[in-house]
Amino acid sequence: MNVGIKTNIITIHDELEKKYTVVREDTQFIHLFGPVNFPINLNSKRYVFNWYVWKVKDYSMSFQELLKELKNNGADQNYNSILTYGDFENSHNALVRIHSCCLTGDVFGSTRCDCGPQLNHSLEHIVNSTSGAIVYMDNHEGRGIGLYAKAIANTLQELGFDTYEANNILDFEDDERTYDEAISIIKYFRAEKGITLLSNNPDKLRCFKKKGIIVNDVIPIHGFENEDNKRYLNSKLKRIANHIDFDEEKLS
Ligand SMILES: Nc1nc2c(ncn2[C@@H]2O[C@H](COP(=O)(O)OP(=O)(O)OP(=O)(O)O)[C@@H](O)[C@H]2O)c(=O)[nH]1
Repeated sequence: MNVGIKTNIITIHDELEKKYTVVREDTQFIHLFGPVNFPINLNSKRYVFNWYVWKVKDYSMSFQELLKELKNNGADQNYNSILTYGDFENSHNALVRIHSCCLTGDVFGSTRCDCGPQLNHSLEHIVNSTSGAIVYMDNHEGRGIGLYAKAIANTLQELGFDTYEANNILDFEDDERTYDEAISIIKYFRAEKGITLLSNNPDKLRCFKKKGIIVNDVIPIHGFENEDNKRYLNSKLKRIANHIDFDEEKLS
């Protein structure tokens, strides 16, 4: 990529580099690029978000080095995104959805899960509020088992196993996701300011609290139940009920 072209005094490279930030987090480095102006169409209305893309690495690098790395293997990597709305950095409260990548549900509209409608509802909540963000975790696909393994797990479900059993048969944990990266990015934008979490998942709430972020409220985000996702939703509810009392967690 030739980004060294001169436009008067400032080079295009300099302009791009201004949007590149490396944030140190203990022994790790968040390589963040943005904001990118990001208009979306939601229910036939146009809303403008800011899109940032980021990757956590255990080393720092210059923008020039990053460009080289992207050219060599950028397409084979996972990169997470945060879409912010309103004055996300400064608002008193902000709605936050950590959304785990689901190619099949979010993009293809699969009815085997409720991921696509959950993403949509979260966007609706955010644009109806003053500020918020979707943290889209690309490396969470299939609750962290990846797309290929998810296809195999889906096939096991056809044979009668539930989503968690299918993961276990493939030697994965019930849920392989961690939320540290997602929470670090929220912390970068909002420091210690409180948020309202859009989720039904007590693990997410627990992780926010552990990282010292005040959760002012939790709004459950539901998709819809149908013949295809009934078992998926039921096993999810059962697991949540077995692991923790969400309401108690909310109040503590
Ligand atoms: N392993 C596996 N993952 C799936 C399956 N169907 C959807 N997923 C993934 O499940 C993830 C979403 O997790 P959920 O448990 O539905 O929801 P959650 O994020 O924990 O909780 P909420 O915040 O309430 O949405 C996405 O990464 C999907 O790709 C499946 O059949 N097997």
